[in-house]
Amino acid sequence: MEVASEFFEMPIEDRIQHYSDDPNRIVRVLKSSFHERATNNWREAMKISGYPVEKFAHLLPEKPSKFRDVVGRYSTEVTELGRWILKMINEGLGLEEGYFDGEQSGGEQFMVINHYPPCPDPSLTLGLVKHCDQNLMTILLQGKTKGLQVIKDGKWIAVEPIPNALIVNAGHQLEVLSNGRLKSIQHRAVTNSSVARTTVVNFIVPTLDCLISPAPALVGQFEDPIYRPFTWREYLSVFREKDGDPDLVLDAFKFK
Ligand SMILES: O=C(O)CCC(=O)C(=O)O
Ligand SMILES: [Fe+2]
Repeated sequence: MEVASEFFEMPIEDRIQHYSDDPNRIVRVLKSSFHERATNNWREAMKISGYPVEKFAHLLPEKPSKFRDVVGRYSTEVTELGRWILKMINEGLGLEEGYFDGEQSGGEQFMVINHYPPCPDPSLTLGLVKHCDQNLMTILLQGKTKGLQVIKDGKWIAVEPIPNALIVNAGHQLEVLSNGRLKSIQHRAVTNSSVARTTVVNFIVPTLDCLISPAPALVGQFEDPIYRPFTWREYLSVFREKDGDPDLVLDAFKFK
């Protein structure tokens, strides 16, 4: 967490070479976001698209000096932890062994370091707009500064930071695979006027052509599937079309 914040605290001359609008770059810092609603987000984000990160270490910033080593090791360990949690969920749902392995989690894993500078007037903007994570599972390190909120009964609730705790989020993909048993919670990040906030997020994602549908073991005689089958490629295109609105995106795949 420290090296992640230290990167954003360095003078702009040390950071500038990593800023890019080119989505094909494996490591880049971006100002805007993946959809229109998010263009005014009060955040900068470093996206690392290669996995395992150690293989792409030469593309990561050289400064702070421990950045490459720490980020590489963290990414691998937290992704392994994520896979272990998925194994437990797999068992808990009573699915055949390894259901989440292979294509369901075999896409391009990526990592995002979010940085929210202090904001002069937090009432005017958000750090990150309301969304659901798209993918199978996300593991978020929130650090010491609060800012993450989740929606419950129509109200935004702050997720209090717990030292060294990780937050595990089910994405839309897991909500569909579990036929709605595991909900993908809507969340957002708010800003504050006094301190910068940095968070580290690792995403476990499916392959582009992976077929996503409620697991056959969960539906059948006693339970109807809530969602129709779709490929991850199709999901991403609907996500763009609906501008990332979490309700509209999932609704598009529901049986009416
Ligand atoms: O920074 C946070 O607290 C939330 C980040 C997040 O939700 C995301 O990157 O998907
Ligand atoms: Fe998120």
